[in-house]
Amino acid sequence: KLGMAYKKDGNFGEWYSEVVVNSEMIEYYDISGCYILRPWAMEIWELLKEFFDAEIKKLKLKPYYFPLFVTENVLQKEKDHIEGFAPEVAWVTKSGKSELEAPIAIRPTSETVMYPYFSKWIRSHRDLPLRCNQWCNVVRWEFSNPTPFIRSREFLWQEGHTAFATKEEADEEVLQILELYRRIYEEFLAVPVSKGRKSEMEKFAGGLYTTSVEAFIPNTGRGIQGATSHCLGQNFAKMFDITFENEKGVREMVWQNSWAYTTRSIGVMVMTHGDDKGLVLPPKVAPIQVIVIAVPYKDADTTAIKGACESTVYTLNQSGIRADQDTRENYSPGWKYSHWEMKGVPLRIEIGPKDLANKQVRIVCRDNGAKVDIPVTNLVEEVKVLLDEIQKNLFKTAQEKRDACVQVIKTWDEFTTALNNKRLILAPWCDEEEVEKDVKARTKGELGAAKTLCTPFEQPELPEGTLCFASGKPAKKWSFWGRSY
Ligand SMILES: O=C1CCCN[C@@H]1CCCn1cnc2cc(F)c(F)cc2c1=O
Ligand SMILES: [Mg+2]
Repeated sequence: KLGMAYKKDGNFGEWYSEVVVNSEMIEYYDISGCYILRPWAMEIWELLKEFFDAEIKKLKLKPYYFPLFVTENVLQKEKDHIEGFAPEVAWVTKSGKSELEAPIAIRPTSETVMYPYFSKWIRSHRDLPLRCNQWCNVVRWEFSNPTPFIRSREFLWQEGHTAFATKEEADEEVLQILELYRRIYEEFLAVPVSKGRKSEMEKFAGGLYTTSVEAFIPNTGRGIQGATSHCLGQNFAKMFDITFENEKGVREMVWQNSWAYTTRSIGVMVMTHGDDKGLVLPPKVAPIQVIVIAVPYKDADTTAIKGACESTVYTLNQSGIRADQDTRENYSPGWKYSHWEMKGVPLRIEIGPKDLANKQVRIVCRDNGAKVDIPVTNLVEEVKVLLDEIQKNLFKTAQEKRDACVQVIKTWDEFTTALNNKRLILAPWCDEEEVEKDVKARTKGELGAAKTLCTPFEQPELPEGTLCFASGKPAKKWSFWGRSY
């Protein structure tokens, strides 16, 4: 089947589901909330992993792999850490026909799996910093509407877990990792994000503070957490007795961080750039950046055209560009154009008899449909320029769209109006948790309540006497508010 049944500005949920399936990223699975990730998705995941792994290696992270399973008593080590999450934990209760003595949980995150061993491995300040990263899957049996990449019961992520002798070192690393997450979104996925700090209510309860990169989906008017980097303080050190003997021989608790990004990042990219012809891939993460398609003519020299396609692909691949060709005889050029547009390939190169005669190729850009004829002699240079332009244009367009959704408000009425207009709200807030809870209560409803998304590090001027939009008390900061995923 060719073409899309749904429009992005129509039924967004149906449009999104159609895009991820028709672009061959996702296959639906017969367990709700679980999805098959096909090569078109996994190759993007692997390109992001390649960048992130290289960067954290520079920060001296070491690769680990911890078990998928965690015992009940270890998982429940600290009540307040996971009590709120208990309904999401998946348990193994039997093997074959026999019941297990005690149920075993499937990891929803790995703090409780790892930290008993951090306690064993860390004795002296010489054992610090400990820097552990693992790439794995986690399971959280969520019940709210499952969405491929965005909210699934199993997802892939990397989770970093580090331990330092001082708070200063931990604080510094939290922000170094957050910057890598910003780069993943802005430089690779071409998705604009805001760096900020979560409120006390929204932060990771087990930690000291949480920072995040927040994205926004204009079509639904919802914010979405892109990635998160927590400073855990010494809370887990206390829980798991992770201490070290410092230079003076005094025993101290370590300072820890934990941070993650997940396959959700792919879904955010799809939602941001996709259009009514399907997926639109930023070149930096496109598994195929250029697809070459022969345009044979009835009496034309098809052998020469095929040869030209071969050499075009070869030349591009030799210069580090991910190029391929669609040589399937049983499909027309027109069918192939639609197919590779659906898959979001940034550039299409058409080669027909005329192009051959003129020693040129016809290049079509996926993002804006522009067509250019390029002499074969400077093909590589032109393709590189076009790919770079597409990457920049996708980010610029997404940033302008996101910025157009931001609404600065000062009163409750303005807040509710902006919320109903699917805006990303920037509001002066007294920073009181009671008020945050009150806003949630007052905005409860079909579409979900409004919440704080983050307090952006970049704070606009807060004039003396500015009042909180919800409580009327003196405002202390500007925060992003909105409905979210
Ligand atoms: O967000 C991160 C970064 C990577 C390591 N973990 C932290 C905090 C995860 C917070 N969280 C999030 N979700 C959870 C779901 C559960 F079922 C559960 F038992 C525990 C949790 C849970 O601790
Ligand atoms: Mg959750």
